Amino acid sequence: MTNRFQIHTTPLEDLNVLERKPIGDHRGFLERMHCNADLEELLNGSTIVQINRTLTQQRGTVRGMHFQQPPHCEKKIISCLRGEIFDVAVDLRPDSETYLQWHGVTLSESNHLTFFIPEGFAHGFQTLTDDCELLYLHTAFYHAESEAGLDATDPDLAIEWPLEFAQRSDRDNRLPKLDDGFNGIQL
Ligand SMILES: Cc1cn([C@H]2C[C@H](O)[C@@H](COP(=O)(O)OP(=O)(O)O[C@H]3O[C@@H](C)C(=O)[C@@H](O)[C@H]3O)O2)c(=O)[nH]c1=O
Repeated sequence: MTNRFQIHTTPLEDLNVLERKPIGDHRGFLERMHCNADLEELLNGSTIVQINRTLTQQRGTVRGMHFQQPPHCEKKIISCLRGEIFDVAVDLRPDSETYLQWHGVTLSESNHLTFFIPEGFAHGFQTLTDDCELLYLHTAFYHAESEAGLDATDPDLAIEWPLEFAQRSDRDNRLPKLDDGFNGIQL
């Protein structure tokens, strides 16, 4: 099978950026958004069980940093279908050499990049344009009681957000900081 994804590693172990390879012609293009065969190694036995789409209307809005607690940890495969975002993952695995480090990547409607975030990471993003639409592929079902997060403005995380914050959810405004007794995610 033709591999329609180039896999780029990042400075954080197990965190990858996928470059989708569109096939273009005079009508436009076709590109694969997901393939269990092409991504078999990264999926490492997981399969996609839920797909979410979000719209974020205002530029500068931040969602995150979110994750699901064990045993509901998940891989997330994130693409931006409209607009442009700064997408961030934080390594929360205490045994990792890159524990508490973050990595950001710009995803846009035109750069054909997808963020592949494994279990044990928090995820969040800031919109760089109005009206951003994201497509999320998840390897675990949404489990409200397992939802957790960290404050995106935590100085100990020191994420360099590109813009002033425009909006956050009430829940995200109340998320704890590392200093509030966070011990990492034990997978
Ligand atoms: C994530 C999710 C939320 N919901 C509900 C809960 C709530 O009523 C409403 C909106 O949810 P939230 O406010 O949590 O949406 P949001 O803040 O956009 O949450 C998302 O943030 C980004 C950064 C992620 O990484 C995602 O996995 C997810 O956590 O949708 C579901 O029904 N199913 C789901 O899979």
